[in-house]
Amino acid sequence: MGSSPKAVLILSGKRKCGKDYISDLLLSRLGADRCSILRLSGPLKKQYAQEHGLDFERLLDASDYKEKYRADMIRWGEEKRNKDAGFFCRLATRGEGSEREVWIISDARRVSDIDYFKTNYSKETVTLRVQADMKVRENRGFVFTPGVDDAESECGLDQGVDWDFVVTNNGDQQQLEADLTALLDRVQL
Ligand SMILES: Nc1ncnc2c1ncn2[C@@H]1O[C@H](COP(=O)(O)OP(=O)(O)OP(=O)(O)O)[C@@H](O)[C@H]1O
Repeated sequence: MGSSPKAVLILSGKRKCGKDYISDLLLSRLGADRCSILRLSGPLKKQYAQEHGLDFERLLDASDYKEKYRADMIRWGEEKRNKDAGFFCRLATRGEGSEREVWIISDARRVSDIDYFKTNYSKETVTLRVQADMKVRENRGFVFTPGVDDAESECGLDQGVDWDFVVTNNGDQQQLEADLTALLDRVQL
């Protein structure tokens, strides 16, 4: 698998801002026959499980099993990325769903993720930052967790990226729909 997409939509934003929610809206507008949501975090766990002889399914759920390996998995991921910044982006875009013509990357976390797509798919890439107020995020279940919410993986894109679109997702559905229409108008299909 793995192909030449016509558009790559990259989403980023703080926890519980609505990245998955908006990815699903975009997917239903574009149609699942030609669009897929690709997650960069999936291949990391899969590859880690493969290389360490672990149970991939158990690494995905919120179990003690996952907690046991979390720190080592983060360390291992950093090591891979330091050697090859595009390692996980490449895995994600060669797996299931990569044959479709629009990719929604729903969990960009680092400048190196954005750089990878801008370098390899410069014409196709459109970046989207999702914003929501802290109160709204808290109502959606966000609780600040030290070691997670102040780590690079959650803060790496807070500054320094020139986003193509910034969408506010505080619950105004009409505004959100209008913003997504503007985004999709920009996508050349
Ligand atoms: N505009 C919206 N209207 C109604 N519900 C929403 C909206 N945006 C997000 N939600 C809901 O808020 C919750 C959190 O949203 P979502 O999972 O998309 O956030 P996220 O940014 O992907 O979070 P995480 O970073 O933790 O994966 C979900 O239950 C989602 O359905």
